[in-house]
Amino acid sequence: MRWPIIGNTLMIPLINVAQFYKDLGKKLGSKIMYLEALGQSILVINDIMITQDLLKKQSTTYSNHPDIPMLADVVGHRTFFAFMPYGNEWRAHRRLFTQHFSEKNLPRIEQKSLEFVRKGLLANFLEYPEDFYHHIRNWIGGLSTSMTYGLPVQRRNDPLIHFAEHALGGSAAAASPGRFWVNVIPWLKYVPDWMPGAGFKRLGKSIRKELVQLREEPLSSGASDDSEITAMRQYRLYRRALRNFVINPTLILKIAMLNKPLSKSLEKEIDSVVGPDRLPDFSDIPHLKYLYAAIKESLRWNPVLPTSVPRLASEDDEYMGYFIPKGTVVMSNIYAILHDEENFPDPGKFDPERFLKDGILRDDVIDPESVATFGFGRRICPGSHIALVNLYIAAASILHLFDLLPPLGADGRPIEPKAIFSSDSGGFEPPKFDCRIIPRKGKDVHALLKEYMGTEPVGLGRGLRVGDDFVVFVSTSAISSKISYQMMNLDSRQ
Ligand code: HEM
Repeated sequence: MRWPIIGNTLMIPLINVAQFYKDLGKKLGSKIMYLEALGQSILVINDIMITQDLLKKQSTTYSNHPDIPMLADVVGHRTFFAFMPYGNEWRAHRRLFTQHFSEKNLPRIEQKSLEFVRKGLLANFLEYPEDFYHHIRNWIGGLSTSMTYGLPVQRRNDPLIHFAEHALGGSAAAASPGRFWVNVIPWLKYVPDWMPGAGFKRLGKSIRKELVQLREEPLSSGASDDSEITAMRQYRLYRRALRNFVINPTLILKIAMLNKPLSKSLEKEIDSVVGPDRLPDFSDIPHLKYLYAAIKESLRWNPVLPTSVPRLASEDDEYMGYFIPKGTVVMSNIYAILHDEENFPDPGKFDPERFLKDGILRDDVIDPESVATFGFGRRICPGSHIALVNLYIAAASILHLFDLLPPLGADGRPIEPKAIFSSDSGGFEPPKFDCRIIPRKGKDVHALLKEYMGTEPVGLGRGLRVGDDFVVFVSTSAISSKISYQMMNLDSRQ
């Protein structure tokens, strides 16, 4: 038996695909959908149980990824960890990665995070609040550079971080759905470079050059010559400023600005735990239950990878009596799962209270941190604890020291922000917004940050040495291929 093939797949939009599939599932009264587009079978899952049945319980069949021709063949970049085929090379990467990211390294990672949050983020928020977007990027990019290569970074406008953003932006574009015809018609990769219309091939070459430079340059500019770095090179793991990772702090700023009562509750909790005379540290985090709930809700409300990374069925399979052919692209709709009314009533509402009962975290609600936001089965995100550590300490520190307010219009009145989010290349993010960041009244923010102000680079001294706790930030921003085969946006394709 086969699932019914639905609709004209070419009508599927380029952006907000997760929402589209959620709505389509509702219309069809089904949480699993089977589509065919240009000969490609696609299975879309909007349900947590079905996703776990397939991606977790049958992970041998569903741990592979489909190829993205623009990235894999034209750019020639087959070493993105998150896109690698399931096999020995992926296993070696994953083993190396988890070895260095293991929980036992958390104390050192926390120490590094604290340094970067205080010197690289809070000090900049105080001195140059209008550049807050840039500070978030420099903080995350700087942290990953320092942790991976042991290199110090400039507090603001670090050139390597700018370059990393540019180079990785290129690869994210290569993987983005519908940007390139070759992702729709794979044989176009054989078109010679000189042919009219083969601009995508020349672009691919320049992206590859930048990616190689990005990988090698920090190593030639004074990174620790630890032998394990050489091992990392051989395994071709890349450090990068994770675009997805940046989105979450941005989201938190926006939420805090949108929701005054929420930020007041968070501030009250932080004040009662931390008091006015010091900065929050990691020992405070377990006492900040409301902050826990708010971060869980931000990971649920707008999961940054709404349709995760697509998988590929490596064998013929059968589920609930239906046939799933080998080669089917399987898409787990994380957004639909975390917006399932059966588990999260009124899912569009940002409501941290859904995770709390009498001030205590509930254990009878699906926890986005451990169940869906970071993926499923053998390819679940191996960096989730690093992401969470940084989210908690950054959010606690910002809310402790600053008020986040809407910008003022020409008439001097606040322009109330809107809760608009979109996902074009796979990540859910708020469009650029303005925000006034001012020191909180009743706190001597200058005194609290005094020892962290300055111009010297951040991350001086020994980096996190490989063998102890070496952190590699690997691309996840290019995880946006989804079902590029079926997406037709003629205007924006090259
Ligand atoms: C809020 C931040 C983050 C989110 C929401 C996120 C989410 C995800 C998701 C959904 C996947 C795909 C999982 C699947 O296929 O089931 C993934 C994969 C991955 N993530 Fe993350 N991630 C985040 C931060 C990080 C960080 C900080 C690191 C590195 C330290 C990282 C490293 C990776 C890697 C290496 C993979 C590929 C794993 C594989 O294919 O085996 N991520 N992430």
